[in-house]
Order: sequence, then C-alpha cells, then structure tokens
Amino acid sequence: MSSTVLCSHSSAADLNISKEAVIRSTVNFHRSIWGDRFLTYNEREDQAWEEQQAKELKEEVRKELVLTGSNGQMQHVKMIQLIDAVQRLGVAYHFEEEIEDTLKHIFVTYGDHWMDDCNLESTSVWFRLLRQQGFNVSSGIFKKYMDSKGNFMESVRKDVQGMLSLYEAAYMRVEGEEVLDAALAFTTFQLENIANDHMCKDASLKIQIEKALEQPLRKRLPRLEALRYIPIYQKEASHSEALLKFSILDFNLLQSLHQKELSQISKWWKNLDLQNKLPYVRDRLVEGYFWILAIYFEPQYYDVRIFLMKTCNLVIILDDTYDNYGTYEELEIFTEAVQRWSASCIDTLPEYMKSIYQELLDVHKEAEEVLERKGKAYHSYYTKEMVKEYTRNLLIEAKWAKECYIPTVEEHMSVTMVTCAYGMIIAKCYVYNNDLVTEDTFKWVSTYPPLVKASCLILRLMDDIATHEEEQERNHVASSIECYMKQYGVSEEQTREIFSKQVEDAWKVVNQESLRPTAIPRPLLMPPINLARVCDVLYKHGDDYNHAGKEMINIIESLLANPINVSV
Ligand SMILES: CC(C)=CCC/C(C)=C/CC/C(C)=C/COP(=O)(O)OP(=O)(O)O
Repeated sequence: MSSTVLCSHSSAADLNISKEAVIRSTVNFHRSIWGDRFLTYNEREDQAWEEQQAKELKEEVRKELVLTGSNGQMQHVKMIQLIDAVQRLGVAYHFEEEIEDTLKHIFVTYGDHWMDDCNLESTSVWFRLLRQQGFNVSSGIFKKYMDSKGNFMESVRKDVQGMLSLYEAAYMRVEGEEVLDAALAFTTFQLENIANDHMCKDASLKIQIEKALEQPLRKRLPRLEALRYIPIYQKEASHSEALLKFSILDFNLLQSLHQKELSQISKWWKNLDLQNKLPYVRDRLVEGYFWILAIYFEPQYYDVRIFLMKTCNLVIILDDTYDNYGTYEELEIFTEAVQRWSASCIDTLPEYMKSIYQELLDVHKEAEEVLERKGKAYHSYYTKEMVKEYTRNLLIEAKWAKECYIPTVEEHMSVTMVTCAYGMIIAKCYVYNNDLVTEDTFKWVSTYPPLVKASCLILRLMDDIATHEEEQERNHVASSIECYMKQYGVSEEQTREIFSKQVEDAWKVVNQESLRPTAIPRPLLMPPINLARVCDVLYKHGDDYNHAGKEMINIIESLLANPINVSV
C-alpha cells in the first residue's frame, strides 16, 4: 500500500530547499471502483407522471396526519404509530409542521405520563418519538416494567415487539439515565438470544431484530432506513396504501435528483484532472457524495450539497497533501498562504500546489459572491477562518509525523478535533441556509460546543479504530489508538474497547444536546447528528470510505442507481 519514493520535483527550485531529490512518502490508493458510472444522467421516461402522482398522494397523507376534533386517546396512539411510519419511510421532511404540531399536542396533553394502560411497545415508541423531537419526557416511565430488585419483569421478556421498541427507545438515553442503560443491556441480551435461536420460526421478525442489533434507529440514516422499512411496512396489515406508494415514488424521485447532482459534480471533478495533475490524491467522489447525502438529502439543499461536495473534496486533497505527499517545508509555505488568503500568494507556492490553492480560493469566492448579494458575507468569513484553522492543525500533524512524535491523548484530541474536518463541514452546511442562520450560529460552531465535539469525537475514534493498522504501515501521524496505548500502558484490544465506550458516551451527548431548549434552532442540529450517524455506516466494518466493501457498494447502488419497484 505505502511506499516512500524519491522524486525530483520542479517545486524544489522555487522552494529553495534543495536542488536534489525530494523524499516523499506516497500511498497508492486504488482507483475509483465506480469509473464513469455516474458521469451521465438520464431522466426516467415516466418521471413527470410520477411527480404528479406523488403530489396527489402527498396531500392524502397530509390529511391523515392532522389531528381531528375527536382527539381521543386512541387517536393519539394511532397518530404516534403513523408518525413513526412516516419517519421511517423517509418522507417526514414533507410534513414537518404537522408532525411538530401533533407531537407538541401529545406532549402538552400527557407530559411524562403516557397512558398507563398502554403496552411496552406503544410507550417505547411514544418515548422515542418525543425525545427525537426534542421533548424531554422522563425515562422514569420504564421503571414500571421493572420489579423491586430493578430487573425487567418476565412479562417484558415475552413481549418481543415491546423489547424491540424498548431497545430503540433506550438509544435516546443521556448521561445518568440508569433505567435506559439497564433497558439497553437487557433488551440487547434478550434480542441477541432470539436472533441466535435456530428454533425461532418468525423469519421476518428475526431479520428485523438482526438489523436493529446491527444499527439502532437513532444511528440510522433516514434514506437507508426508508430502504429497509418500505418492504416491512408493506407487509403490515394496517398499512396505509397512500403512504406506502408515496414513499416509494418519493424515494425514486429523490434518487433521480441525486443522480443528476452526482453527474454534475462528477464533471467538475473530472475537469480538475487530478489523475494527471495530482495523482497521489484519492478518487472517492461517489463515496464522498454518499457522505454529503447523509447530511442533507432533501431537495431544498441542492446548493449546499454542491458547495459541500466541492469544498469537502478539496479537504480530501488537502488531507492527502499534508498526510502524504507534501514535504514539511512545502506545507509550511502552503499553510502560510492559506492564512493570507490571497491570489497574490500563488507565486510563492510549489508548482503542484498552485492549482489546489486556486481551487480553494475559487470555490469560496463562488459562495461569497452569492452570499454578498444576500447581505450574508459574514457566512463565508467564518468558514474561511475555519479552513485556516484546519490547515494550521494539519501542519502540526505533519510535524508530529516528521518527528515521529507520539503526542498525549489530550494534545492529539485538541488537534485532531479540528483536522477531522467535521467542525468546518458543519459550518459549511450553514453557509447557504438563509432564515435560521445568524452570526451566533457560526460563533457557536467555531467554538466546538458539546454537540460538535461529540460528532467530531465519534468520527475521530471510529475512523482511527478502522484505519489504525493501515495507517501504521505508512508514515502517518500517530493515531489516537497509539497515543492512548502509550499514555495508559494498555493493549490495542483494550483501547478499542475503551474507545467504543467513548463513542457510546458521545452519543449520549448528542442526545442531550438535541433536547429543548437547544443552543441553536433545532433544524440546524441535523448536520452534526447526521455526520455522527454516517460514521456508523462508513467506519463500522472497516474503512468503507477508502475501500468500499460489498455492503457499502450495495448501499450506494440502492441509493443512487436502482429505483424501488413501485409494486414492491
Ligand atoms: C465529500 C467528501 C469527500 C466528504 C468527506 C468528508 C470529510 C472531508 C471528512 C473529513 C476528513 C476525513 C476523515 C477523511 C477520511 O480520510 P482519512 O481516514 O485519511 O482521514 P484522516 O487523515 O483524518 O485519518
């Protein structure tokens, strides 16, 4: 994989560092597995008809989602089930107001006391939905399913659907919620037993349990949950035909929009001609698009996605330049140029870095022009400052790598919290958001508040758990695993366990910070939450960003290539 090469580079003369050969370490990343597959886009023939159908069905679903005058308990139970289905089918973004109104009404009506005679399944779904919506209902309600010794009752063990719902609800836990910690341990153990039980005859239930154990709903991306849930929902006797059909059409229409975007961005990427200009850079455009789609999949975020794709792929170019190809002296010059952020710096740069720098300025200038017209120039001020901070910290990592220095865990985290790039990406998510974003939003994100830190930590730890071995083989900066092992004298195995626990603790912070009142308007919380979620796809079974495995390839094909058959 990795190799250290001697290569003579034209920049050496400009740099005045050495007229002889420059030693570079390079990694031979494999080429994109997707080739030009997403370069061209063809609209499906029946798309206009599908759009019309979807429009009509959407209004039918909307009517079902509005509370009627009768407003009885039974209606509330049904409404909770319907909202759960709407969310899991991936179409909740069409009905945000209706969902907010209904859940608020239920919160105001019942407070912490969801109907006493309700079963575990209904109570768990109520709890999860309200917590997801930011209503801080008490987890104390689950104590009634425990005996005097604090163990879950025998009746719970027999209620498999109830346990499955409780398992999903428990993932909304925050620090100190012992009843939810106990519920999670109990349900996980019981559900694992059922999943491993060869005598269990209900194959469909078994699959649902396996999928839930693999990834709880809290960590699941809405588009991936939609793919999984559509066939399950269809089998439910009480399903709404309008909702089912609408979800399928909407999934396919969005897929078509995403294909169009990916084609547009593939052309931009191809035009950069990196294969010839910067052959050391990874070509992971399609995997990168999956990453961005995880943050925002809704049609209204088209501009943000295009901007994020350009700017995040530049982040990858920078990452490979600092981690891999650039010499320390070159990187110092580049970092200085970024701090000055001016086209006049181009002449000071080594030849191969000029196009990177120019593209960095261009992508931000493009955004700046749009924002200036809207009187929002400060949006780009903050994101540019975060890019500057990012390169300064990449340079520190390059120094550590050059000196083979293993920092303390605290030193490492203070730098890699920035170089994992999530803070900067979150800020960039807000650049084109108009109504809710204020200067305070940028001040919030740039100071790395608990939610942003938690999201960064989840990425850093999961990425390092997945890539530690591969990165060790090359001259990469010490990973958090190495730092931890050295500082605490523990094995790699123990460190991995400790980090997995830290990831779960970070999720508790994500949950806490999502409860009302929130530090910033609730819709703006989605980028850090979804960025945490995507790690659970990309880094759970290895490094699926750099080396997409079979399952990742399947995911990308289902999301971006294969429409769902309308008669599923
Ligand atoms: C569209 C697009 C490309 C999205 C990517 C999002 C992004 C910029 C993520 C941050 C950088 C990162 C962790 C890259 C993974 O490579 P790595 O494992 O080499 O990272 P490391 O050098 O920090 O370990």
